Amino acid sequence: MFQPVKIAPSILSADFMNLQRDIEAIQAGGAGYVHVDVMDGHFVPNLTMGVPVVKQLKKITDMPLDVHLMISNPLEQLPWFLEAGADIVTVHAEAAAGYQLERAVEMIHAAGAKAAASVKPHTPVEVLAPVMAQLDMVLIMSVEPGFSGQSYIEGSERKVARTVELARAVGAAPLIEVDGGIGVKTAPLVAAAGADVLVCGSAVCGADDSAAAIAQVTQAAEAARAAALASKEA
Ligand SMILES: O=C(CO)[C@@H](O)[C@H](O)COP(=O)(O)O
Ligand SMILES: [Fe+2]
Repeated sequence: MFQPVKIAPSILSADFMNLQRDIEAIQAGGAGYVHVDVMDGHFVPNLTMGVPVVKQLKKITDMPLDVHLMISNPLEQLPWFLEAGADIVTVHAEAAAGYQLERAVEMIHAAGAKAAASVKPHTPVEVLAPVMAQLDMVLIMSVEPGFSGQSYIEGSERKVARTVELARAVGAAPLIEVDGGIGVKTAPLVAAAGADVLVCGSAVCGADDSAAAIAQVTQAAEAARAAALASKEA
């Protein structure tokens, strides 16, 4: 359950005119992944980036690309993102119902990438039960997907804890990623509940010094995680 917490800065909050500079800064600051928010203007109201950006990112960084697909009909576009070099691909349960989610996981694994599934704040994590044992990562949304800079939805940490239980019940231990409104104040809540990967948009890529922000969030998360572990052992 408790592995070292990693930060996945979301480039949605980066300076797109200086993307390479911003990516070098987060890499130097110790980021674990580059979080790429793909939005299609249909599954979510916002329209962001797609396959060409993933292809270019692959050329400028060796950090794993954590591609968060907020798109309708993900099965159609999955092969393109995999071909472009996505290392971890997250598909939303709300966009890939039933067998489609299983198929997505198979396609991602067949391409040699890591498979993740996500649920929006109002979707119970239990919908992921049929694929839980196959998942490399579960992404818990702590805001409604669509925009960076929103406030963390209170109580999302309970869903993180529930995900840990659900995974354990089937003998699985996927990484648990949390996305939305994560910064120094909220990172401790989700880290104590079992989160392994924290997506930070405005708190890191939107900060003047992204490396310092990564260090602060990591420190806050690790301290909370250590305290949670100690209280369990006591
Ligand atoms: O997927 C999303 C939003 O839909 C996120 O990855 C945000 O882009 C994170 O931004 P902050 O909430 O951390 O500012
Ligand atoms: Fe995201």
